[in-house]
Amino acid sequence: MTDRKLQTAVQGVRGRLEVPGDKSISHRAVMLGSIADGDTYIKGILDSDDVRSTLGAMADMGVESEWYDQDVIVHGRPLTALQEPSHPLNMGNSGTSTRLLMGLLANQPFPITYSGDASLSTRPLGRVIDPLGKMGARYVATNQRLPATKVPTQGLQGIHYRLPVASAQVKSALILAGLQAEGQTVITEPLATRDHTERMLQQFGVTITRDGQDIIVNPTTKLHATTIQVPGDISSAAFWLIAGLIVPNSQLTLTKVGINDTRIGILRLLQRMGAVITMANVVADGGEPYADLTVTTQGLQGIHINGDDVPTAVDEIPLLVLAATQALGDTVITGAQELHVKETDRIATVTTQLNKLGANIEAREDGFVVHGGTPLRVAEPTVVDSCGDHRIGMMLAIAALITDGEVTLAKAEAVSVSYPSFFADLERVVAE
Ligand SMILES: O=C(O)C1=C[C@@H](OP(=O)(O)O)[C@@H](O)[C@H](O)C1
Ligand SMILES: C=C(OP(=O)(O)O)C(=O)O
Repeated sequence: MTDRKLQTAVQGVRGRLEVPGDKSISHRAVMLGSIADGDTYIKGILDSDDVRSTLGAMADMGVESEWYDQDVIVHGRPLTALQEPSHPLNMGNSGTSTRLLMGLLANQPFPITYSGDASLSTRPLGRVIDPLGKMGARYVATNQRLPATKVPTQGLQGIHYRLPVASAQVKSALILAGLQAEGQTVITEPLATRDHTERMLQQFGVTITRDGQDIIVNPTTKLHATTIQVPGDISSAAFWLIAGLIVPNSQLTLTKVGINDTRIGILRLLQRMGAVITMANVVADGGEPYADLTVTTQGLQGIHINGDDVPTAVDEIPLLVLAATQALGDTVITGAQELHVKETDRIATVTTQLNKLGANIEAREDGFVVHGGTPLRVAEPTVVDSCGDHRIGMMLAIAALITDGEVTLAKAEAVSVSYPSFFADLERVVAE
């Protein structure tokens, strides 16, 4: 467990950063490359604990891959040629690895056990176990939590399923199982969630169609190996966007950041708060679109955020709460109950940890009331805690930049789940 003294009351954040590759896209590239008919080149893959969990699980089933600097080559093999793992697949801290693999591997003829760390072992799996069960897959899991074991069954059948929660992980698990099922699978999303699985399947030669809120999957397991260019992770860029907005005298450019419409809710919400973030050098050439984003210090105003706004900004809500502490007026966030079941209960951890720095946030069952215009300061040296949640740790490090006083972050190592070079990048942009 690493305690880290945070930089506080800094004079500005300035410069250019190329944030690491997108975590969601990196997981999917490893999974789809693993079952494609040749070598898949994953350029700019995120090298982090979570992506290593996915790579490790595929290696445990016989898929070989090699690192070349920031790229990985995955030597694909047919789904039918995966080997029975000799031990439980270790999912570490990664919800995405767990839920997507439970769909991808739902039709394997051997048992597979999944395990994870203490945080992941509290997160709900019923959302994938139930619909996969309707397709004919059987998972044994006490209380629908890890550890979970897939028991071999006789094939999968397509289903029509309406997602009870807007979740890209559940949608993706069902798409990946649907590819191996008999008959069509139709998944209805209550609200659009990130569509990286659908887009990437297209790059591997498989077409998934969308009709309104329905996603239609026709069975095929023929994936053609390809090259995937992973853009920068907007969820990582978001830390710098918020820093650039709230730290006085700042100007930051984040290069080659993914701007998929289903991920840029943070940009739309910041715009509603009055921020102007400029976009340049847009590339949209068939894969995932990306662009350079520039931000400068700006005044913000409080807004109302409701459930419709949440899915495309779900991992950025902790940062929006921080931004809202500095806005004019109150910000009310509703419909964000999914935050209870992330790496921590993020409604609780955001509220307790930011309030230690002088924020005035009320936790609500499905969100927050954030009272704006609250200068952050501590009267005595204060320890804030990531609680083992990477996004909470990084958000607190950004909050410290505008805090008067001495602040230490407990369990700072959590950042390596999605952004191992976060503190190195922080040092690069803090003005001397
Ligand atoms: O599909 C994905 O890659 C993800 C989906 C989201 O989770 P849910 O599907 O649980 O909303 C998000 O919070 C997570 O960080 C990554
Ligand atoms: C919720 C997250 O990831 P996962 O669900 O993959 O653990 C996240 O990265 O914020």
